[in-house]
Amino acid sequence: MEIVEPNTCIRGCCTSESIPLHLPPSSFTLLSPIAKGSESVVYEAILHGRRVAAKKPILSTSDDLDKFHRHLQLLCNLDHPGVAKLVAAHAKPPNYLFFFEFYEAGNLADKLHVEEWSPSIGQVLTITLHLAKALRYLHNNGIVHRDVKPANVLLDQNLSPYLTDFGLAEYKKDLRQVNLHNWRSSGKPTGGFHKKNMVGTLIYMAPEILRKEMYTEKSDIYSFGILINELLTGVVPYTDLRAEAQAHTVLEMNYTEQQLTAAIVSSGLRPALAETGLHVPKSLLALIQNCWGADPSKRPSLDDVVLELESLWELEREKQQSCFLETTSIARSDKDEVEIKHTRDYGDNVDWSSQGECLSKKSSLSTVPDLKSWSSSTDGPSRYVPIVSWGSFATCGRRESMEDTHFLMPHMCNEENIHLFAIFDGHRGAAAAEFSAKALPGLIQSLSSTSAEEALSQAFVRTDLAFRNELHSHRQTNRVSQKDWHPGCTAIASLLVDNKIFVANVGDSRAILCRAGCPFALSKAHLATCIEERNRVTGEGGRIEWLVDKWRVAPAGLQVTRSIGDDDLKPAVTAEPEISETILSADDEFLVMASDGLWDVMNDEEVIGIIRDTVKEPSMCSKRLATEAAARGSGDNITVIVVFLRPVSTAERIY
Ligand SMILES: Nc1ncnc2c1ncn2[C@@H]1O[C@H](COP(=O)(O)OP(=O)(O)OP(=O)(O)O)[C@@H](O)[C@H]1O
Ligand SMILES: [Mn+2]
Ligand SMILES: [Mn+2]
Repeated sequence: MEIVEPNTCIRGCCTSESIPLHLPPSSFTLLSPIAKGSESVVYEAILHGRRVAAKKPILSTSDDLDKFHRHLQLLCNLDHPGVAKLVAAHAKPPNYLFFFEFYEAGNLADKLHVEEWSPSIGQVLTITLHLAKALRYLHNNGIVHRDVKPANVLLDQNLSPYLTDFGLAEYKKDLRQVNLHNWRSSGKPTGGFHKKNMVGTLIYMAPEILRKEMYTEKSDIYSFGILINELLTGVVPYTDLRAEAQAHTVLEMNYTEQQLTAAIVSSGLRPALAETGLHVPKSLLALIQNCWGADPSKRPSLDDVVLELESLWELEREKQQSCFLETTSIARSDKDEVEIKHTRDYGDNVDWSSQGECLSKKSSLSTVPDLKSWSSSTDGPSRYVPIVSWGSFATCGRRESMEDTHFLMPHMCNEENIHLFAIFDGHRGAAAAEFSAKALPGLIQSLSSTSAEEALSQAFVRTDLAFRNELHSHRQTNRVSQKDWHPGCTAIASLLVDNKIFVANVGDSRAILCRAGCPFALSKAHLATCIEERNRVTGEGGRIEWLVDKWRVAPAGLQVTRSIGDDDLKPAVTAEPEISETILSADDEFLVMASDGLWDVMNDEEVIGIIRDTVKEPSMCSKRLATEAAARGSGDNITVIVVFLRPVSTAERIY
């Protein structure tokens, strides 16, 4: 949208670089009103041919005008995916208007109580997590919202939520004693159901506010707790006839506002808590109760709320996936076979690590490894040779079991300038990952007579073959009792030979370089969401279907399209790696390899930024990345390998 300079309001107190603050009258048309409050009317409107919502405040006093300008200043400073977007404003007389992005599905209160929508637990978690992040953003920027309630949450077509109505929001530093009277008059209810309901926004107010004490961010948390519960129950707070005697009376005896206030403040009355059913996790109810606790200092912070909601959301997603996987494996199992009840219960008595180790030893004995041939092929007398230091960190994170494995083989076969590092991320059990981490090193050594690239490729394919053969023979001898069990793993291996790095990959682990301060991808993930991989799989006779929430390889529901193991999906889910070859120079600072548990919650720039901020020691960097990923809510196992490619001075190591 065109911005006419100077882009300020009439007083010059509001400015913005991206939001136009005054508009030619011909650029917009107000259509019909959507909602009328005591302080503003919201219209559907057209602005430069685009559908928007226009909020027109009713300004009768100079106080109202001051308030408009403060409101606009605040809105100009907001930019978050969970906050309703201000697209323009008109801040000159006679028309004072806010123009917002139009959110088709209306507000959450109408959705719940007029349309009688009852969201699934997954939807409740998605919506509350988005809102919690938006609120956290406000609090981190020193803003309290002060009117958190479903009527101030807008929904788009996909039912993603946006926090709106900053009419009462304030910078914490500007907050003085809150006057209940102001509250009441400005926090007017919206929507038909509210008008019938005498308590209005009072029902979202924390006891300390009803007691006319100081508003803090913890008062927003209280309202947020009430909102989560309302989403779960579908009931306007305190109107539930099934609720306990006290709340019962609220409705039947026609409690006055004072009486309800007194009950909330002195007897700790709260809305009837959602019931623990099959679907509502107990910890979500505990979170609600912590949020609406009487003592503000004991309520969680939004960081805590976000963490809790993220882990609940992740658990729910896993539940849906394993439900799906269970049903498919049950459906496919023969009648006389035992059904898989728990996906982790594999009936597997094999030590896959030692099996892999045996293979490794056998293959490395079959030839005398001579890795020099790799070296000579990368020649050039004055070539650059990186000076490496390495470290790793692995954690099972929130998962019950660890299915990632990895190895570090610096100075492989005593070759000064040859190093091998690899990560394997198991699925449907850890068997394939445990086997591969032990088998791969010996296999690669045994292939030293071919090129480095060929050796990597062959080693992946042979590890896969050997694993599937082992599994097959154990099935014959009943050491693996579950016939319908098809474990697999992703694999990524980085082979440094003098000034070159070869990265071989199957699956969704990734490796990046930090090159001249910027990320440089050394591998690409093989996922069914990627069109080339989808085409390759179907071209090789595999099936790709939209299952649960994304493209997956059917019937197992695998997200990765290449792997070691997964014998039910071979040959389409191939073990043939994609290999990149990169010449290193003094620009290359470090290499980061990690399983998807890291990349799910962090992008390449963030990874580099974190290493830059961490003591320059590879295992500390690895640990820092993994713990940061866990803190950001990664629900997966996390393995990180960091290899520095330049000597790090003592000073850098410390600072
Ligand atoms: N951007 C938008 N897109 C679609 N509908 C909107 C939008 N903004 C507001 N509305 C509708 O108008 C209603 C009132 O908006 P808002 O809460 O911003 O105004 P208000 O006058 O401050 O209301 P209140 O009486 O709650 O204080 C919302 O609940 C919603 O139904
Ligand atoms: Mn509102
Ligand atoms: Mn309002």
